[in-house]
Amino acid sequence: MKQGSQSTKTPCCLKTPSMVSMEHRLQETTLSNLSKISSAERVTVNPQQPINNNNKFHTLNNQKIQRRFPRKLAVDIQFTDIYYRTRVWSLQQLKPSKKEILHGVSGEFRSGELTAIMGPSGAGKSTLLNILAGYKMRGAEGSVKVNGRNIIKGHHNEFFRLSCYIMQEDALRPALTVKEAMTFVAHLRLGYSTSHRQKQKQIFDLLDMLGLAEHANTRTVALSGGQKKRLSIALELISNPSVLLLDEPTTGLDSSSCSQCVSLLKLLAQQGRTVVCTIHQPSALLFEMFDHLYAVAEGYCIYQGGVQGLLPFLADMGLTCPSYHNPADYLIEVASGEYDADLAVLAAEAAKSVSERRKTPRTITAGTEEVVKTISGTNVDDQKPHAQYASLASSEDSSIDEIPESSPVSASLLAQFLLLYYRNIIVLCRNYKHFMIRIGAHLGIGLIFGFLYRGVGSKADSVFANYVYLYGTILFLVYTGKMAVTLSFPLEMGTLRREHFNRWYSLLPSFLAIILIEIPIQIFCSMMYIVVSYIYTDQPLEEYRILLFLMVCVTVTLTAQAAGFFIGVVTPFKIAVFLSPTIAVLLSTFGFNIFHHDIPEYFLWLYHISYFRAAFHSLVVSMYGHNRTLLPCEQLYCHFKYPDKFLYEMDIRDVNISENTIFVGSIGIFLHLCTVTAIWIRLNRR
Ligand SMILES: Nc1ncnc2c1ncn2[C@@H]1O[C@H](COP(=O)(O)OP(=O)(O)OP(=O)(O)O)[C@@H](O)[C@H]1O
Repeated sequence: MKQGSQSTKTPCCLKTPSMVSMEHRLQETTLSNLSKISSAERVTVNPQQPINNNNKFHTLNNQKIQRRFPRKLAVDIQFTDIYYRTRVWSLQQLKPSKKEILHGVSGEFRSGELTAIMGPSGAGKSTLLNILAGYKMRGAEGSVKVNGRNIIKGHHNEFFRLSCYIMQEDALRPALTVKEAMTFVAHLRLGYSTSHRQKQKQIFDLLDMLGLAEHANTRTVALSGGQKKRLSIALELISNPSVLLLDEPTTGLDSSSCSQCVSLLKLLAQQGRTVVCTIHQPSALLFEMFDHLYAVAEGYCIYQGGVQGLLPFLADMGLTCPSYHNPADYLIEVASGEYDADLAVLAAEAAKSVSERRKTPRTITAGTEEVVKTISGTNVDDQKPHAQYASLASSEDSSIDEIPESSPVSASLLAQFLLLYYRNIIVLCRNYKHFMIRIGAHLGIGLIFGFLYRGVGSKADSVFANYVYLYGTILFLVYTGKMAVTLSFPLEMGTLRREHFNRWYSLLPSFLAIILIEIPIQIFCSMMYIVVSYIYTDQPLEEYRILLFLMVCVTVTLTAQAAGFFIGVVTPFKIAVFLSPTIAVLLSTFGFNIFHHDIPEYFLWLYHISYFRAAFHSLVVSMYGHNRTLLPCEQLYCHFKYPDKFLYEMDIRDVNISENTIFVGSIGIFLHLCTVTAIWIRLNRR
């Protein structure tokens, strides 16, 4: 859904008297003089009335931000001849054809500037941002240099340390409160090199600065769209990145939230960060807040430069903006092919401005030297272009030292696991209804099965009924193990992708933190079913058999769970929910109602890989094998008075429970390894 247009009809020509007045208003309402609004509000707001915290956000002032954020290391991004081609399948030709989405765009985004990438829908804005962020690499060509070093050629990790990418969807954890979400990220990103007090202070400062302090204890699911967006930004600001890349941060926000969001980005840029965002059609007021504009149309750059320079540039091309027209709207109209604009000519002219911009020296903020060293691995003194930068840095901001400027050391793998595990426990406790339903379902089915098959486990004349109960037990445990988690990773993937991409944690700890929550839950639920139905059906109360029964049931349900995770990861959402039970039914066929010698040779492999079969046979043997004594017979004749006879006729007398259980467990471990590999591939397929 693409929204976010806040078109304000405003005189098009910049610097007309009305525009000057608009600038004046802009200054008044946004950056340095926001405190004026605050004082006005203080006069009118009744202290007894609940205060809309969104308004408080406007009370930000630059000084406050300066104090709370250390001056940032400067990072410039230069990109040259970026092409992006993708393969599309043609149903007519029945072969893939190449589609070029970006046609060799170049440009430069500088630190200290707020850059807007604008263009009509489908122009290639997100594609360009994805490539610059390193989120999309396959099919991309060209050079992306960060402070002179080409990151497309394998230096992404260094860039990732300094940057964050805030995607369009707010992939937040709905069950956590704002403060909890921030605290977890602080522990993950800042590790234990930063003291707890410092982290708390940083969290408080960030929330205060972003107008979220009053919502610290609100769950993220209850936040408004604008607050969610600000929280997404706050979560990334914990590690104080030099580069912020945002894909449509204002989409879905009302005009007030949009202006808050862009004001915040502007302030972050003023701190020396490189802030680049894609945006649809901002209002004239918002448009004016951007320092640099990069306009894209049909995969070409048609303008790059200052916002103020846009209309003169278009006017030079014979495209004069009508009076009382928002320049941002006009740009989109031109880019969409209205006014008979020749996009090829615009693109050619815009290309010239790249080299001009690169020749223009820019100012450098404190710490640049350090980052230049970090990124380029060279001594900054040898870097001629940087030598000429006038340093704006000064030591007047004495509280800069409050937060260390050096890159924080992230939490260790063990600490990551413990933090993520703890986080998942909190989420589980808050979503306790799901847990209770799972327990209730196991208990309920245990009671129903127990009632239907009551007493069948101990009698000679009900061996077949018990056989069906044992089959039903395995089927039930396979289904519940599988289906409870099939959607776990598909639902988690968006959040996992965002958090993993922004280097919050590694995959292994997060994977373990998810499965090690699910495993005990599944064991607990299975036990509920087993205890009730085992007793009700009057199975033998011999320790040895009870342990075998538990071992087989728990192993098969955990293996089925592993299969559920795997299917969820490797197949699309809708297919996963269909495929998972289908496979369970297929595998369950082998071993229950067909003998090994009746299976056609070409299907024997299914018999052998069926962990369902292995578990089911083991369960039957655990009940009737191992020298079980004669079964009591209440009829004149009971065919299966001798339990061994039953095993013989079912062709499972030679089944080895240990071997089968190891086989079933190994499949589970193998599937977990496949799952983690598949997730890794999905997260790293760029
Ligand atoms: N993997 C892909 N396969 C086929 N086409 C693609 C692929 N990725 C992007 N495109 C196409 O490339 C074009 C640019 O997409 P992109 O998402 O960058 O547009 P955009 O300018 O961000 O649009 P919007 O503002 O609507 O998000 C679109 O026409 C889109 O359909």
